[in-house]
Parts: sequence; structure tokens; C-alpha cells
Amino acid sequence: MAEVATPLIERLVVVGLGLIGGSFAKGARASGLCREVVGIDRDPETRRLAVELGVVDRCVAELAEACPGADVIQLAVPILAMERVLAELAALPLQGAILTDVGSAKGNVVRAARQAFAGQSLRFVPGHPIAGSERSGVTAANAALFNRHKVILTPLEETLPADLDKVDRLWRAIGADVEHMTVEHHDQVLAATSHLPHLLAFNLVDSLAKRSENREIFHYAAGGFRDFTRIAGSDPTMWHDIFIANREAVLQALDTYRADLDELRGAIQAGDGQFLMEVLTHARGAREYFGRILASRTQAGAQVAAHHSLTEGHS
Ligand SMILES: NC(=O)c1ccc[n+]([C@@H]2O[C@H](COP(=O)([O-])OP(=O)(O)OC[C@H]3O[C@@H](n4cnc5c(N)ncnc54)[C@H](O)[C@@H]3O)[C@@H](O)[C@H]2O)c1
Ligand SMILES: O=C(O)C(=O)C[C@]1(C(=O)O)C=C[C@@H](O)C=C1
Repeated sequence: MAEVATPLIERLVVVGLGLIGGSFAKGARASGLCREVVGIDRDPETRRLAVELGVVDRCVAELAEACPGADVIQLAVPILAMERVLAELAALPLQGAILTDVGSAKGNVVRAARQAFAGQSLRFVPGHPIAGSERSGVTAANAALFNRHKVILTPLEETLPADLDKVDRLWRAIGADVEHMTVEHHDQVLAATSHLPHLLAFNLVDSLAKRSENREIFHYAAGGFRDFTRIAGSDPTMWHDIFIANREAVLQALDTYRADLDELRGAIQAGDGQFLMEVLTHARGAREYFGRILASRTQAGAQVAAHHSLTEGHS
């Protein structure tokens, strides 16, 4: 049997049981660190499946039914839905519950939380797991999703160290590597490493697909295009919310990229082979470096999985 940890918290509530909230709830439940994991989702079928698939102990429709008396409440709804959920939470007797979230952009959620809780104490530990996929919904929930993946917590001036520590420990208990940074730094870094690549993939696939003369590319496309379409297959609602919520940092990253793209275009036009080779070689080197980081994470993840199966086998 798996080792049973002493519960760190009595009741964890996860609002929004899709890919991310469902995976967190399932992992937290398996970790044994919570006496009870309660889900909230507005979709009845998700609520039914969440219990059937063992994602949560129980699932309800209303915040008022599960949040008063909870120790930790995690918001895992689309970013632009967080404002309404936060406003509803602020009207409930939360009795000192710690709020946390998983939104892909942080500044907007933090502003919404401060606005909703103006004049009240706000115990908020903003967070963002750098893991996911193009899939969504509770059926994609996977307890091992965050294993060996980074989770960024962006504590605020008013965040209590004990609250930060509790949320940090929950993520570590489900295998994540936790790092802390400021909200502003997070939004700039993620605009470049996650939001811009998704914007480009959506844009490229749309641009090619909407021109009827290009329809035939789908017949002749292979791996390179397929990789772009995988990203462009991500959830439109989620990405709509991210581009709007992190607008300023996304525009900044896009402008820098456009300047580089124009430079590359100029080099091709001028037949500047040396510049072209420099860009391509540099990009290839970056990919090789990133590949080594990915390989070491995969290896570390496999070691953790092997360790778990050994300890389970011996107890
Ligand atoms: N998908 C990823 O790769 C990824 C990675 C990291 C962070 N995130 C962030 O996680 C959050 C959730 O993304 P996801 O991919 O899990 O989405 P998802 O679509 O899989 O799940 C969202 C869930 O929230 C529910 N929901 C929506 N509004 C609600 C409301 N007002 N009250 C209760 N439930 C509500 C939906 O029914 C759905 O079950 C987003 O903020 C996103 O930015 C996503
Ligand atoms: O794994 C993927 O396919 C993802 O797109 C995950 C990914 C990303 O890496 O950009 C997407 C959005 C999140 O906020 C965090 C992670």
C-alpha cells in the first residue's frame, strides 16, 4: 500500500474541475495530505464524472455549500471567470481560508482579487503550474500531470509566509518543483515562453487554413506543420482569456518577435546567407539545450515513479 501522509489540511476545495483543477484535486487526494477534497463545477456532467473518476471525494455546484470552513480554496476556472468567482467568495464567511489559483497570467487575477476583497483580509497565494496540454475537461485529469514540472507561486506583499508554505507543500506533495517570483516577472516571462508561441501557432494555422487555395497544404503537410496544429488545437476560451488578461506583456513580446521576423525576412530578400545560417544555427543550439533539460526531467520523473512502485511493492 502507498505510504499515507498525515493530513496537512482538513478540507481542500477546487473550483473548476477541468484539466488543471481536476489533475490537482486528484493528485492532492492521492497524496493523503488532505482529509477531504471537494470539487465545485458549474457543469453537472463534470460534477458527476469528477466523483465517478475519483478526482474528488464529493462535488457540489455552489461555492456557498463547500467554501465556508475550507482550509484552502483553489480557483481553476478560465482566467476571465475568476473575477466573478472571487466576487462571490468575498461575500461568503470564509473564516480565514487560504485562496490560491492556477491562472496562466497573474496580474489580472491579482487585481481582481484585491478589488473583490477590498476592505477585507485577503489570504491569497497566486500560482501557475507550467504543465498542461491541448486537452481540457475533467476526463483529461491526471494525478501525475505536475510530476517534475515547475509551479510558479507569485506571493504578494500581504501573503502570509505560513500560507505560502502550505500551498508550496501541497504542490510539492504531488511532485511539482516549486519556484517563487513576482507577479510582473511571471507575466513577462510567460508572455515570451508560452503565450507568444501559442499566439503564433493559432495565427499560422488560421492564416493558412482560411485561404482556400491553401487547403491542399493539409494533404501534403507532415511533422513540422502537425506540431504547429497540435498547439493550435488548444482551448480557444482559455487562450482568449490569456491574451486579453496578459495583453501588455503579450504585445511587448510580439513586438520584439516582429522585429526579429522582419530582420529575417530582410536577410532572405537580400540573400544574406550568413545571417540566415547564424539564426538557424543559434535556434538549433537552443533546441538542443532545451532537449537536454527535458531529457533530465523525464529521467528524474522515471526515477520518482520507479521509487514509488518499489515502496508500494514493499509495504
Ligand atoms: N490547460 C493548460 O495547459 C493550463 C496550464 C496551466 C494553467 N492553466 C490555467 O488553468 C485554468 C483552467 O484551465 P483548464 O485547462 O483546466 O480548463 P478546463 O476547460 O479543462 O476546465 C475549466 C473548468 O472550469 C469549469 N468552470 C468554468 N467556469 C466556472 C465557474 N464560474 N464556476 C465553476 N466552474 C467553472 C468548467 O466547467 C470546467 O470544468 C485556467 O485559468 C488556465 O489559464 C491551464
Ligand atoms: O503542454 C502544453 O501543451 C502547454 O501548452 C502547456 C502550457 C505551456 O507550456 O505553454 C500552456 C499554458 C499554461 O499556462 C502552462 C503550460
